[in-house]
This record gives sequence, C-alpha cells and structure tokens, in this order.
Amino acid sequence: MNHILEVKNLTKKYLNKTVLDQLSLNIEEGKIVGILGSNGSGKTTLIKILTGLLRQTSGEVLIDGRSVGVGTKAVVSYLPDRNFLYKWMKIDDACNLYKDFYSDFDENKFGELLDFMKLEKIMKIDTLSKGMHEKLNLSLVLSRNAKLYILDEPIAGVDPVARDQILNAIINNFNEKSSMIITTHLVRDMENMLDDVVFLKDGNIVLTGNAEALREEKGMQIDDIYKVVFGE
Ligand SMILES: Nc1ncnc2c1ncn2[C@@H]1O[C@H](COP(=O)(O)OP(=O)(O)OP(=O)(O)O)[C@@H](O)[C@H]1O
Repeated sequence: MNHILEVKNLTKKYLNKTVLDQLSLNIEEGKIVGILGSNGSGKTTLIKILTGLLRQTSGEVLIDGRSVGVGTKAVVSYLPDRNFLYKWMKIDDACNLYKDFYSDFDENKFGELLDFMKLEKIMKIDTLSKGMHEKLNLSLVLSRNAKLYILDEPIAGVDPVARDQILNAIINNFNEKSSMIITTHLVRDMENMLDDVVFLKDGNIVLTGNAEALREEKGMQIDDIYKVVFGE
C-alpha cells in the first residue's frame, strides 16, 4: 500500500500556543479523505503546512515520498479557503494563468467543467457571486492532473444547489489514481463521498478510520459521530 502523504509528529506553535500537537497521519493513494473539525481545530494550519505556505515547528511531512518544496507543489493541486484570483481578470485570463503556471493543466477539462458549472470564459471575476467564485476556483483546481488534491472548505458559504453542483463536480472528476484531502465542518453534505475520515480537535487527531467501518462500529452516520465528538 502506497502513501501519498505521510505526516510524523507534526507540531505547529504560534508563540506559546500549540495549534497542531504531535500529529501523525498517513493517507493512501486513491483515497478521498475528510479532515473534519470545528472552527479553530487546526485544519487550515495543517493544510498550509502541506502546501508549503507555512513551516512546521517540528515533525516531518512527506508528499509522494518528498519533503514539502518545489517538487511537491508541482504534484499538489490546492483549493484555498479564500479567493485567489485578481479582480480585473476574466475567467479566460484565469485559465491562461493556470496554463502558464502548471504544466499539468488540462484546458479541455477546464472547458467541460465550466460548462457543467454554467460559467463562461468571458465572465469577469469581480461580477461573480460567492458560489460562482467557488465553482470557478474548483474548476481550475480539478483541471490539473495532480497526484494530490487538497480542498480547504470547498462548499463553505454556498447555497444548497451550488453545493450539490460542486460535490458532483468533485465526484465526477476524481481520478482514482490520485488522492484527495477535503477539510470541512459541513459533514452531512460531504460524508458520502469520503473513504476515510480524520477528526481533528484542538490540534489532535481524536478519531480516524474508514468512514464505512466507523458507521458500522458506532451505528451512526459520520455527521452524528461528529456531533458527539465536538459536542454540537
Ligand atoms: N497566524 C496566527 N497566529 C496566531 N494564532 C493563529 C494564527 N493562525 C491561526 N491561529 C490559531 O490557530 C488555531 C487553528 O486555526 P486554523 O485556522 O488552523 O483552524 P481551522 O480548523 O482551519 O478553523 P476554521 O474552520 O475556522 O477555518 C486557532 O485557534 C487560530 O486562532
């Protein structure tokens, strides 16, 4: 069994505050893994370390067998939890930016995803609604032929119809030779697409496993387990 991601004893401190505490985690190739946690549990901090935007205080992260750096950034396609495109752009400019930046960007796939999302290349970024922004960002990220996709809160703040469309796009475009990490606290909407789940609480993994096995073991949906773990 190959691991696309290996995290060993990962700790991140901001001054004296420990945000990730000796975290260890392996993710197998071909899996969609949900990192589930309430606000402030450390999800975005973990993702930023995996994508090289933040440096850990201690511990090791290997992606596809390599430490985080230029090499791993080339094989990771990352959807941040905020908009990353310039307001003056049209969707077509965003497409060209991605094409220039990432050799694995598939323009045809991007065109198909835009059609699916009912977006057009002539649209200006600053006229898009929040849901349309999320759909565009996701279309760009999914159009790369990456080994690992990391989606930070892909459906936060979008309406239920847009949510379904986004989830369908993720499921339909997931290539089983790649792997995906999705952070969310909207567990009910996402649990059916997750192979494995990791519950992150105050910087610690408090529960992890195969989603189906956990449902059987606990006799509950992952969403209900989440409510028990996080006391909602
Ligand atoms: N630059 C920083 N300096 C100090 N503390 C920080 C910094 N960034 C994050 N934190 C703290 O680290 C903790 C974890 O934050 P993080 O953003 O990783 O959580 P999260 O699980 O992604 O939460 P959310 O769901 O709200 O995005 C929080 O308590 C936050 O206040």
